Amino acid sequence: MIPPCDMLVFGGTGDLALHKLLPALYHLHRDGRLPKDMRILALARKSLSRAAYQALAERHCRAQVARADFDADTWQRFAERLDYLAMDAGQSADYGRLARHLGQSCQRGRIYYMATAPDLFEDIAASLGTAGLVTEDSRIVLEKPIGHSLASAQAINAAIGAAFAEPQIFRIDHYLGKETVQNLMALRFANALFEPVWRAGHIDHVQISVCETLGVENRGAYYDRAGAMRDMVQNHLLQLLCLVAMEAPVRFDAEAVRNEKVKILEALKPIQGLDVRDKTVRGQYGAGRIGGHDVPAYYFEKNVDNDSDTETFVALQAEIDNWRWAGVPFYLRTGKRLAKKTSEIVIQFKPVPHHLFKGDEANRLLIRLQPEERISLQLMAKTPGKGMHLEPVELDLNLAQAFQQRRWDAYERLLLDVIEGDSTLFMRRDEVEAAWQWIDPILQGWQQHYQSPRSYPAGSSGPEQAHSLLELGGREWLG
Ligand SMILES: NC(=O)C1=CN([C@@H]2O[C@H](COP(=O)(O)OP(=O)(O)OC[C@H]3O[C@@H](n4cnc5c(N)ncnc54)[C@H](OP(=O)(O)O)[C@@H]3O)[C@@H](O)[C@H]2O)C=CC1
Ligand SMILES: O=C1O[C@H](COP(=O)(O)O)[C@@H](O)[C@H](O)[C@H]1O
Repeated sequence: MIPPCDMLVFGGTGDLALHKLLPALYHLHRDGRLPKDMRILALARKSLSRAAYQALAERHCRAQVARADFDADTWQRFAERLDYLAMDAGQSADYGRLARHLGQSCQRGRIYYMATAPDLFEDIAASLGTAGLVTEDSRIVLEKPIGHSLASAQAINAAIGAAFAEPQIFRIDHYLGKETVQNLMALRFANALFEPVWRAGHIDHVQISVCETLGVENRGAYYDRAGAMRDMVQNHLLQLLCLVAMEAPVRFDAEAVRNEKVKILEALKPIQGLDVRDKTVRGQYGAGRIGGHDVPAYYFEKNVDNDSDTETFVALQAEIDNWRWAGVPFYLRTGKRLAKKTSEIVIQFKPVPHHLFKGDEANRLLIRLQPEERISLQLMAKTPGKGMHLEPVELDLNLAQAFQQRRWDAYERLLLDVIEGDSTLFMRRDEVEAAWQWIDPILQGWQQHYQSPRSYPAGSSGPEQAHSLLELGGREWLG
């Protein structure tokens, strides 16, 4: 039985709240997983009545939720949970009004979801504390990226830590809520098969790619200050790298899992100074075509500076200085406006030590997160008939087919974890800071030695230099 609680969404009219959080909460409500009388209070500066907010939420949920899952009765009951209060979260004076609005529910557990820009996080936490709105039963959820550098992340973490204890803080990275990402842990730690070969002696290299066809949409103002490194690499891609590389935790609980992830982040070999020219590639999309439509160059997107040198693409070669991974390159790649949307991890094994057959290829394990959830192992097999002709075949596990039930969106899983108080799939303070510790020198190196991103046409596979990064080691991007 989950104790009663309410959720307050700072930034309740924003893109994240309307496109991700509300549809996820609707699904949880529909499945009967929300605490019975949980209220959801959206907060933003815009003046809106409760009814107007409910209508706004309905419009977005209808668009996001599959038609078969949306029905008027369920919506009506969900909408009764929704409330709205206009306030400026940066003004401490507004928190008295918030406390009065909450009234009796001040006695209940509360989840504060920070769906605003990170520069408001410190003020919000301090004002909640001063207004007496933080109790033992309170939790706070922070969206990524936390800060824009190590120093700013430390300042945010310190300010949040002054009002909330670490177990009350949930730093969300929605990639950790994706089913296949969790399946990566199941694959590694529930199957004895892989452990003996999951190391430098048997693995040639690892590739982690998150490629998007979308541009910056209506998030130009945020994105132009962040760029792909802060938006994607510092969090999602490094989290995936941690899950591939970490040692088996002693238990599947928050502390044990996060202890192992931190060790990996701390073992990342620094990339600094002129290294950035050999080990990283920054790109920015120019005009091009995606899905049969012309799309503009990044610097013509709404709210983006016309002279912007913000990167919309990053490729880099990381190395982990520890016993298991010494000498194994981890190639990371992410970008917007690329030819196709795919998120995947490829583990490329080394070739057999002695070649008996012509044309044999090394084994490869593919873990695909998007568009379909799939794990597939490429093995060599003999083609039927005379002679020993080999071809790669796939041992394929299509997770959607294997488990024929509705796939949960990452935010559903993670919001439920917050409600239930399970922080295993959330980032701890030291994890976030260790990630920035590695990212900061790259950003500084870029400022000094790599100011201008390489241009790539929208709809392509990114800048040429991203291919050269692998070709130098006799490799290529797979997929
Ligand atoms: N959008 C996405 O897909 C993702 C977003 N994130 C993160 O989530 C956070 C929110 O992003 P996103 O939804 O895209 O941003 P938006 O710009 O779309 O939304 C920002 C929200 O904050 C509100 N807001 C801004 N200033 C204040 C203020 N002073 N007081 C109260 N409310 C305020 C805005 O409403 P108003 O102007 O009316 O006050 C709006 O509701 C960011 O930290 C982002 O990095 C993370 C992953 C994905
Ligand atoms: O956090 C973010 O993630 C999305 C990509 O998420 P996905 O689940 O669709 O792969 C990205 O578009 C956005 O820029 C970033 O802030």
